[in-house]
Amino acid sequence: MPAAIRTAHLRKVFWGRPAVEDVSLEVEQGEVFGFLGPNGAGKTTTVKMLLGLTHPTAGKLEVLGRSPQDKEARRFIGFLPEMFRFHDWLSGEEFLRFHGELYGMEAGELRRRIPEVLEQVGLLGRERERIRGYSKGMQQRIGLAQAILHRPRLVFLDEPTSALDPLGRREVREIIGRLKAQGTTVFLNSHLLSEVEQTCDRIAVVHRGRVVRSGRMGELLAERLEVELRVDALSPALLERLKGLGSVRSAGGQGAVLEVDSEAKLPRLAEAVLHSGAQLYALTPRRLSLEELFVSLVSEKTGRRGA
Ligand SMILES: Nc1ncnc2c1ncn2[C@@H]1O[C@H](COP(=O)(O)OP(=O)(O)OP(=O)(O)O)[C@@H](O)[C@H]1O
Repeated sequence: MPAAIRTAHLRKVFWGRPAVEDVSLEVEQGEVFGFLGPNGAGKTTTVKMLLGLTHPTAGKLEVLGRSPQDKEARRFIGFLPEMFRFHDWLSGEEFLRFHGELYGMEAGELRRRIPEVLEQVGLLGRERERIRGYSKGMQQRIGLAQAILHRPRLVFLDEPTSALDPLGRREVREIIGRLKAQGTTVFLNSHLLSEVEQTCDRIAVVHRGRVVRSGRMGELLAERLEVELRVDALSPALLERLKGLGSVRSAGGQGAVLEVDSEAKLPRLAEAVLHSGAQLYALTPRRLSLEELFVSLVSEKTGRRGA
C-alpha cells in the first residue's frame, strides 16, 4: 500500500521569497495527521502543492502513490478549504449535488449519499435552505459534507472547526474518528491544539518553511516534562546545577520550575539537590500539553513565546 502522502525536500519560492523551504513528510494511509505551525509557516502552501494547485519549485511529492496532477488520484481526495464560502446562492442539497457531479458520482449514488453526509454533519432537514442563510458553523458543516461526499481515501481539512461551538467541535472530532475507522487518511490543519491533541495520531510542526519536529503524538508529548522542585533552600550552586539539566522557567528561595527533555533527568535532579546539601521536599513532574510543546518548539527557534 503506498503512503497517503510522501514529500521529500519540498520547496516553494514566490517572487524570490521561500514560502516553503524544506518539507519532508510521510503520512501512512488510515492515519489522522496534524500539520501544525504558526501563521505564515508555509502550511497552506504545502497543502496547495499536495492538491496539485501550485507546482513546487523543487523537491518530490506523491499523493496516494501518484502525482497530485494525476486526475485518478484527485478522485480519491477530498478538501475542505479554510474560510469556505462560495456558491452561497445554492441550497445545501444543490451544492452537494453540484460537487458530487464534479466528482463524477452517478445520480442514484448521489441520492443515497447526500442524506447520509447531511446526517453525519448534522444538517439533515436544512438541505433545502440556501447556503447564504446558513450560520458560519452550518457553512463549515456543509463544506465538510462536500469534502467527504465521494468517500475520499485522503481528506484535507483546513481549520475545520474554527467557526464551530464546543458541541460542533466534538461532532467534527467524531466525524474524523469515523473516517479513520473506515480507513480514510485525514490531513488536518488547525491552530486549535487541544483538538489536535485529542484527534491526531501523528503530527509535524512546521516553522519558517521547515519541519522542526514530527512524530507520534504520545511520544512527542512524553519527550518533555515540566518539573516543580521544592527544597528547603535554593542555593546559587544548586541553581547552576539545575540549569545544566534543563531549562529553568522560574526559581525562588525554596524552589524552581524547569523543563527537561526526558524522564531520565528526574533521578539526576534529585541527586543534584542532595549533592548540594539541600533537603528535597518535593519533585513533581508534569507532561506538557501539545500547546505547551508547540510554544516551546516555536519559541526555541525564534525567541518568541506565547505564539
Ligand atoms: N501566492 C503567494 N505569493 C506570494 N507569497 C505567498 C503566496 N502564498 C503564500 N505566500 C507567503 O508564503 C508564506 C507562507 O504562507 P502560508 O499561507 O503557506 O502560511 P500558513 O502556514 O498557511 O499560515 P496561516 O496559519 O496564517 O494560514 C507567507 O509569508 C505568505 O505571505
